[in-house]
Amino acid sequence: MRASQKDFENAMNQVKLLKKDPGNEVKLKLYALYKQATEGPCNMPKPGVFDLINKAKWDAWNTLGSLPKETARQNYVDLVSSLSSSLESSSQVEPGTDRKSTGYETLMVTSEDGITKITLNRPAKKNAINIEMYHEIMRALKAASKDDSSITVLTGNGDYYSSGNDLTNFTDIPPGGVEEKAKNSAILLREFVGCFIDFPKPLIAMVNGPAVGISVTILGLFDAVYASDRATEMLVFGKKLTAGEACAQGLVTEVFPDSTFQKEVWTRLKAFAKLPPNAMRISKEVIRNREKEKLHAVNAEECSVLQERWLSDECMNAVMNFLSRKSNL
Ligand SMILES: CCCC/C=C/CC(=O)SCCNC(=O)CCNC(=O)[C@H](O)C(C)(C)COP(=O)(O)OP(=O)(O)OC[C@H]1O[C@@H](n2cnc3c(N)ncnc32)[C@H](O)[C@@H]1OP(=O)(O)O
Repeated sequence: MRASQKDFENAMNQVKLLKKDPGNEVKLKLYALYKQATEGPCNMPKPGVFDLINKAKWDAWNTLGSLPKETARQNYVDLVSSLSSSLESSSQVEPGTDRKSTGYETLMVTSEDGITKITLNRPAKKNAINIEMYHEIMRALKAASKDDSSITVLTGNGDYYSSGNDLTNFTDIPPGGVEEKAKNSAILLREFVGCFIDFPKPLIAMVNGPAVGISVTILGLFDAVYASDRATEMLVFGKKLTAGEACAQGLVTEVFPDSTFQKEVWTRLKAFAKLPPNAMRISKEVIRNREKEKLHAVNAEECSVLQERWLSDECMNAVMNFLSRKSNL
């Protein structure tokens, strides 16, 4: 969902309430996004070289080129949201305690010690990904790509990492019927996977429990995948794979006993977050750029195949079986 004018105004007010100075670099970004969102592309004459402050502001605004006003508004709101989570309550939070961002219904997003943590937060539904969660994950990833954290972590709240696509997504049929539903789902999935392909910073999955479907298939797009030995993963043929087996297949980087999983992984993450952020980002760019085009092409092809498969009897029966299983008991 795009940020509304009201969201934008709220974000402007939030900036005034920040308790800690976010630093010049971030202030310039905010200034530039504000100007772009309200006035459009920079067409002011460039200030002279000795007018340092105005030149820095002009440069920041001018760098945004022809970025549409709506996108600038959204980026401004996302940036303020990430700042609020990392700075707003710094005086009230005990050291070591996560600072939580607001504005998400299905996620918890925190930012601390150079690490943005995105937690899937529908534990009663085993963190099944409903339509709102797809959109919120994309929004959180976009915000994380621009915030001042060095690395981003995705994990799940509760006993599951994620049970994959929320199967009730398939029951909300639009006026255009199941064909339109399948088409919209393919567009959403393509955009969703695209966000993982394009994510510019080191992205780490903390697979805290079982993972199913889409939550497994995107693991290959992470830079590291740490799994608790409680994590079983269902792949093709409905076969369950243990975290150890997934590690042997190269899908998981390292497996930890569940009893020490959090402690051991966070020790590693904190060490990663101290590495030079620009070097990490550039390394990822160099590695990923060579395969990005191919990944997007494969993503497009898979989504088009899925669009057809979702209309098959096999798929519809599987969804109906799951949704009606309680009444079968
Ligand atoms: C739009 C883009 C589409 C992209 C497509 C992606 C492909 C996929 O991801 S396919 C994978 C879909 N996922 C599944 O098939 C898993 C379905 N769930 C299960 O098999 C089981 O729930 C479980 C093995 C994950 C857990 O079983 P358990 O007995 O321990 O718990 P439950 O009582 O079944 O679950 C608790 C609660 O959560 C609801 N729930 C769990 N998973 C889903 C889900 N994927 N979709 C919707 N709802 C889910 C379950 O119905 C229960 O809810 P209630 O307590 O309200 O009954």
